[in-house]
Amino acid sequence: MEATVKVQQVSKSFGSKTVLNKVDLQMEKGQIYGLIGPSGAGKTTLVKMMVGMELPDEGEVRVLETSMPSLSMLQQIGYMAQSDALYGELTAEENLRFFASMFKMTRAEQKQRIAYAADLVGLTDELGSKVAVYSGGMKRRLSLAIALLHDPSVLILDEPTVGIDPELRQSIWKELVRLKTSEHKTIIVTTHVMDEADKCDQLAMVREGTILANGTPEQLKQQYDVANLEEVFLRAGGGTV
Ligand SMILES: Nc1ncnc2c1ncn2[C@@H]1O[C@H](COP(=O)(O)OP(=O)(O)OP(=O)(O)O)[C@@H](O)[C@H]1O
Repeated sequence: MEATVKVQQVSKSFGSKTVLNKVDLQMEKGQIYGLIGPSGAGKTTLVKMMVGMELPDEGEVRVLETSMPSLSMLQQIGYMAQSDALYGELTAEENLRFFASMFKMTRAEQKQRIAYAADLVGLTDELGSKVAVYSGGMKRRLSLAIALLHDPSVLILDEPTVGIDPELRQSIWKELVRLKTSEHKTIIVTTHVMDEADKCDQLAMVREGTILANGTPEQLKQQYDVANLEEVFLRAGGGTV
């Protein structure tokens, strides 16, 4: 069987700037993949292609054996973008209901999934407030809840824990680990937080549109002969290797 996500020889330019250059990646079911690398490396462009929001100039991205973009895949993919796409004039619950209505779910499932997602991100008590008065961190949490609503088999999270306090961050990571272990989800996260990168099963280090290295966190540390991922990041990002 094919990998859950397969990126094959993908290249992309914006104007004269090459943002991705012949990228190959494979992601399997039941694992958490981290994309790490300096700002502007091409991580967001890459995950947007997995969601079908950006098109490669060359190469192909396949999700669950389907070439992207594909409308039919939207039910299978949960995407949390870097900037929140929320309706400020609606309450958090209304936002959740609105997004839930775009997916195939019964009323009862909707209710149950909204309760689950709100609880996971610690927003149960604030569901009745308008999103316009939410803090930045609360908006991130609501965006994560929306990504999880339809119980997707592939979760793509672009810097999911920015602006989220350490306690909640820990409980979100605990849930991500449970989702991959018990429910065999494929989870892809971009992150600048190295202790989160350490929790991933596989990492790809992206720089200037290419994959410099990939493997388990341990393999990357060995490859760069350093004690921690912070140093892997600095050495690879700093161009000293
Ligand atoms: N729609 C666009 N038009 C023009 N340039 C773009 C567009 N989207 C991205 N870029 C450029 O592509 C490069 C890669 O951006 P991308 O957002 O993929 O990087 P990133 O690794 O996710 O960075 P960060 O860690 O800061 O989120 C950047 O130079 C960015 O300015």
